[in-house]
Amino acid sequence: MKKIILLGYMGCGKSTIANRLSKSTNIPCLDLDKSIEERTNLSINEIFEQRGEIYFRKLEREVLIDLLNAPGDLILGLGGGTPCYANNHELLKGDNIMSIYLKASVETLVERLVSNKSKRPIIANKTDDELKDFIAKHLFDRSFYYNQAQYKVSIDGKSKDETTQDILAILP
Ligand SMILES: Nc1ncnc2c1ncn2[C@@H]1O[C@H](COP(=O)(O)OP(=O)(O)OP(=O)(O)O)[C@@H](O)[C@H]1O
Ligand SMILES: O=C(O)C1=C[C@@H](O)[C@@H](O)[C@H](O)C1
Ligand SMILES: [Mg+2]
Repeated sequence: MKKIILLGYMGCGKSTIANRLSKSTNIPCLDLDKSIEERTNLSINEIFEQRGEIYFRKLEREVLIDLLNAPGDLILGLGGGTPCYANNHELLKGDNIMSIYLKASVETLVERLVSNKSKRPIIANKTDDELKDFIAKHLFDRSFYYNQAQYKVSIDGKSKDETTQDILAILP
C-alpha cells in the first residue's frame, strides 16, 4: 500500500493536482480538508468560527492518522498547514509514504489567492495590500516543514498539466 502525499502552501494546487494524478494513475484520491468537512458536517470556515483553530488542528491530525493507516493506495492532498502542526511532518516519513512539496513563489501564491480568500480562514480577513507580506512571512515560517518532504516540485509558470506530468515522472 502506498500513500502519495501532496503538501504546500494554500493555493499551490494540492487539491487540483491530486485529482488529476488520480485520473492518470487510477489511484483513489482524497482531500484532507474535504475529509474533515465530511467527518464534522461543517465547512472549514465553520470549524474555525465555531470551534477555533486549535480544535481544527487536533481534528486535522486525527483524520490524517486515520487516512495514513487506512488500507490501500491513496493520493492525499493535505491542508496548507497540515505538516506544520503537532509534529505531523514526522508522520509523513513512514516507509510506505511518498511526500511531495508543491513549491510555489510568493508571487504565484498571491496571484492565485487574492481573489480566492473567502474559504480560507487564515487569510480571509487580510486586505489585498496585506496579503503579499503576510504570505511572504508565513511561507518563510512554514518552509522548514514543507522542505522535509521527500520530493519537491516547482510549480511556478507551469500549467496544471505540466505540474501533473512532473509528478507522474517521479512516481514509482
Ligand atoms: N498549475 C496551475 N496553474 C494555474 N492555476 C492553478 C494551477 N494549479 C492550481 N491552480 C488554481 O489555483 C487555485 C488553487 O488550487 P487548489 O485549490 O488546488 O490549491 P490547494 O493547494 O488545494 O489550496 P488549499 O490549501 O487552500 O486547499 C485553483 O483556483 C486552481 O484552479
Ligand atoms: O494553511 C492553512 O493553515 C490552512 C489551509 C487550508 O487547506 C485549510 O486546512 C485551513 O483553511 C488551514
Ligand atoms: Mg485544497
